[in-house]
Amino acid sequence: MTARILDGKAIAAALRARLAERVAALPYSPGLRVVRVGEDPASGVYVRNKDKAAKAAGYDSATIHLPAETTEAELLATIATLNADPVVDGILVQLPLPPRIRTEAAIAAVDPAKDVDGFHPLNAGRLAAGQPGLVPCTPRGVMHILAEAGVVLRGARAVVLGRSQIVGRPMAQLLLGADCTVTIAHSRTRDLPGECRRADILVAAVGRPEMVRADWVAPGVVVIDVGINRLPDGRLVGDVAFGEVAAVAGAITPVPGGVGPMTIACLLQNTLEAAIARRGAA
Ligand SMILES: Nc1nc2c(c(=O)[nH]1)N[C@@H](CN(C=O)c1ccc(C(=O)N[C@@H](CCC(=O)O)C(=O)O)cc1)CN2
Repeated sequence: MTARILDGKAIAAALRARLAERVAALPYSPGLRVVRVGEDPASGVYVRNKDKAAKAAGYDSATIHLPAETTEAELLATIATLNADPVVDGILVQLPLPPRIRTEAAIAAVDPAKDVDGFHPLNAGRLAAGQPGLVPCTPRGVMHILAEAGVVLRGARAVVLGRSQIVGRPMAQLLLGADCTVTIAHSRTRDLPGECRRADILVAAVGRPEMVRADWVAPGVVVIDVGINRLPDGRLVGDVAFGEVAAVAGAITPVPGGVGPMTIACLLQNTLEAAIARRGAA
């Protein structure tokens, strides 16, 4: 068997085009502000790509780039200014932050109504309680790929590999909300390959290059690879050994070109929804 390739890049482009049409119909441009602290090079790429995608879709987008020496108090003051700015609908603090700054303090400082990352405890709690709120972009993007691919979720056995606040936990909540039977597997799980083999849908989000091998998956499984790992030779690989797993799976997302582009498209979707909730659509 050779798996169907789920083209996240194309799905993201189609979503961005639909969002651009909705933005064009608004009497204002949804405002997005991305805060970057320090010089992490990968963050530089992601922040530039977000700004470019947002501007191309008609958003009022800007990046606030703070020096690496910025203190936590200075970052929180910047966030407070953005919280109070009426033209700002969405605020995103790019991660990782320099170690001196507590990530949870920065996340908690964002107004939950402008929290387009969906990381604020209020939005995380809403998701866990099955209530509407802003949902983290990467898991939202995964759900969009699954929907576009026509994957039946009701009753499916979903295994989420990884338990991070950003991806693993919200991913599990979304799959549960779509009536999957969900297992969260992680570094302390006794038999990781065995748990993964039980999956109809496997979402890998562990940050370990090519950890999921062909003998970890059942024939026909839908594999979603959230990992983005840069190897010493410069190659970008996911958490899944793509070639060998694609020979067994029914469908699989590639890296690059799978979940990554959906993260940015869903950021635009969250920003539009946050803007409409604050300012209305007419
Ligand atoms: N505040 C946040 N910080 C981070 C998030 C997040 O959702 N919110 N996620 C990641 C980084 N990220 C967005 O911020 C991101 C990562 C990768 C991609 C992407 O499109 N990747 C491409 C490959 C790009 C490359 O060549 O490096 C792909 O997979 O095709 C988009 C967004 C951590 N921080």
